[in-house]
Amino acid sequence: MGEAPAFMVDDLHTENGFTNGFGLKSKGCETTTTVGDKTFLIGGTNEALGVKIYDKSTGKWLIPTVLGKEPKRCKGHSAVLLNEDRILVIKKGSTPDDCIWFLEVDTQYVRDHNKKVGAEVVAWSKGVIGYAEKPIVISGPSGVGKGTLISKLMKEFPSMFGFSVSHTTRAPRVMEKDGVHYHYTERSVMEKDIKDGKFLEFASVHGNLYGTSIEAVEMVADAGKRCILDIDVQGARSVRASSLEAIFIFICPPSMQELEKRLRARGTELEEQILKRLRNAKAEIEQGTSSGIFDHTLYNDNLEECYENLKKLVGLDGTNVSDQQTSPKGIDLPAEHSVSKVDNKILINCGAPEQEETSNLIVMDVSSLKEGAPGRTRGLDVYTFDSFSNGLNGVSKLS
Ligand SMILES: Nc1nc2c(ncn2[C@@H]2O[C@H](COP(=O)(O)OP(=O)(O)O)[C@@H](O)[C@H]2O)c(=O)[nH]1
Ligand SMILES: Nc1ncnc2c1ncn2[C@@H]1O[C@H](COP(=O)(O)OP(=O)(O)O)[C@@H](O)[C@H]1O
Repeated sequence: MGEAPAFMVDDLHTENGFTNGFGLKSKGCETTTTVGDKTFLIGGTNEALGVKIYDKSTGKWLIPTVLGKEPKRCKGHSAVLLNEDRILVIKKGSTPDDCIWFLEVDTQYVRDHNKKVGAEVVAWSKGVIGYAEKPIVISGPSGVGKGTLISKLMKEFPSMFGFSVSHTTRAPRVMEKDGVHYHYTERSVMEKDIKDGKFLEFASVHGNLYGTSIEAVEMVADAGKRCILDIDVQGARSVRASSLEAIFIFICPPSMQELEKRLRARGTELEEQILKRLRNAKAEIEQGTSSGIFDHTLYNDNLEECYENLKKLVGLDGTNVSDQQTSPKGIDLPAEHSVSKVDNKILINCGAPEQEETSNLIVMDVSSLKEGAPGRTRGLDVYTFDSFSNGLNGVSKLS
């Protein structure tokens, strides 16, 4: 993009004389952003920010299918179009971890869902400063030791790792707790949530439905922890195809006999289920070791050795490794601020309107955005101006 002049994006009014479509007069809490033939109206009076689209080619309003968790309504917001495919929404009067959102209007994710749904689709994604450590996807046949290895890692590094608690339609085992090992759910409820776009991936495994909700992964990242997913090969393939960048590790048993021994010794399944899991194990191992989905394969023969190798793969090779949590950063914005854009920088002026423009300025660099819907949009870089005289080079990082 060239040297576009800074322009104010606040106080945009609905264009072409059309009503705001939300059935109420605009109270300055709504913005319009035009992308090609379409104008996106963001605002409304519901609990969450609403979206309506005016299509100039047909002269009609339409209500899109909205994917992702919507931002809560706020005192007002600014909207800035980025890359012609998403609208940056900066909320006024909200908490530091809740003020930056993106409404995706023409990203790959939205285009894919447009095709699937056969209707206009938009998707919300919350903005996050910096990058999260890559999640770790662990797959392998039932009984190979995935749970055992993950428990060891979480026990040794409780502040560093968090487990993505999946949803499943299978019944809980004796020692399993709802919300800890799985969210145990009805098939009809889970199917509806899948339809509503709440799942990053899902699969039918050993006759039950299993799935990773977007919320499950983001809750771990929001707590400043690295997410671990224990999912089957089909799920790993879906995550590979998603916008989530992860490390994929496949765990192999030393032999089928040993796998059977472990499954039987665990004593959590009836004979019929054990046989089903052993039958499925062959196909899983074949796919896991030949499909190109996985970055690494670990053989879980000796547990301690396998655990040490796992630690190496995730960057914990024994020296100077401490159990640290990275606290997620937010932006503390005053309720009143104005927003403008210069190239890939969003300038948020937090001073009173009569103050010098750069006296209290937050600069948000949006040139390195990553991921996005259905999860968070990462890679925001945020700086403050210390003083007017500092100029753009005199910025200091917000942290
Ligand atoms: N695709 C997918 N697979 C999952 C998910 N959660 C668990 N699984 C897989 O489902 C399979 C069965 O899990 P489970 O019933 O707990 O049995 P276990 O593997 O024998 O402990 C395993 O391969 C898990 O990795 C999920 O959210 N998505
Ligand atoms: N390397 C190993 N050697 C022997 N037994 C193991 C090993 N790893 C795990 N186990 C045991 O095998 C059983 C299955 O392990 P588990 O972690 O539940 O597997 P998964 O989660 O892959 O289904 C458990 O009883 C566990 O204690």
